[in-house]
Amino acid sequence: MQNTTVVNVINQSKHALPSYQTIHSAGMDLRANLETPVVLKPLQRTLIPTGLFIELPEGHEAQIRPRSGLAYKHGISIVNSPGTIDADYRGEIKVLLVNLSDEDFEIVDGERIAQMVVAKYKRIAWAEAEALSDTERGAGGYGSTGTK
Ligand SMILES: O=c1ccn([C@H]2C[C@H](O)[C@@H](COP(=O)(O)OP(=O)(O)OP(=O)(O)O)O2)c(=O)[nH]1
Ligand SMILES: [Mg+2]
Repeated sequence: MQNTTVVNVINQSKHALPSYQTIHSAGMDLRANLETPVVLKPLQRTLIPTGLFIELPEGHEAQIRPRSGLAYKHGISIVNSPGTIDADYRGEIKVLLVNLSDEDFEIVDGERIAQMVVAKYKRIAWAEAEALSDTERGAGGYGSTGTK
């Protein structure tokens, strides 16, 4: 496969390994691995296990992002979105869901609750400076360019 990085994984869940749903999907959907369903009350948050343990190659991270369908239909999001899975993490991948709706939401075993995008990252070294270069933007931000 082109443009593919092989990642070691231990799957202790009851479910098949996550997979891409379409040919160019950026993320693989992660399934809840639960003994019993979990009910999230409005504004409640909970850590949902996936049963997955991964070994990312150095220079890669996995981002745990919400699914737009769950967000739109049920107000289900991720508190620490996007969650960061470090390349040196060997624990279980967990998903910190929050219910932003005004109704209870039940999460059942095997439900696709989030998506995982693997990305390369850069680490930096600081060069302490007296001044930074001039730019057209300067310190403008927070809507400084207007809305139209
Ligand atoms: O949604 C997430 C976010 C993180 N993690 C795991 C993998 C990550 O490598 C580790 C630490 O995450 P993070 O650095 O975001 O949390 P922290 O609060 O800074 O904890 P630590 O002090 O352990 O770094 O927890 C998850 O399983 N799911
Ligand atoms: Mg940390």
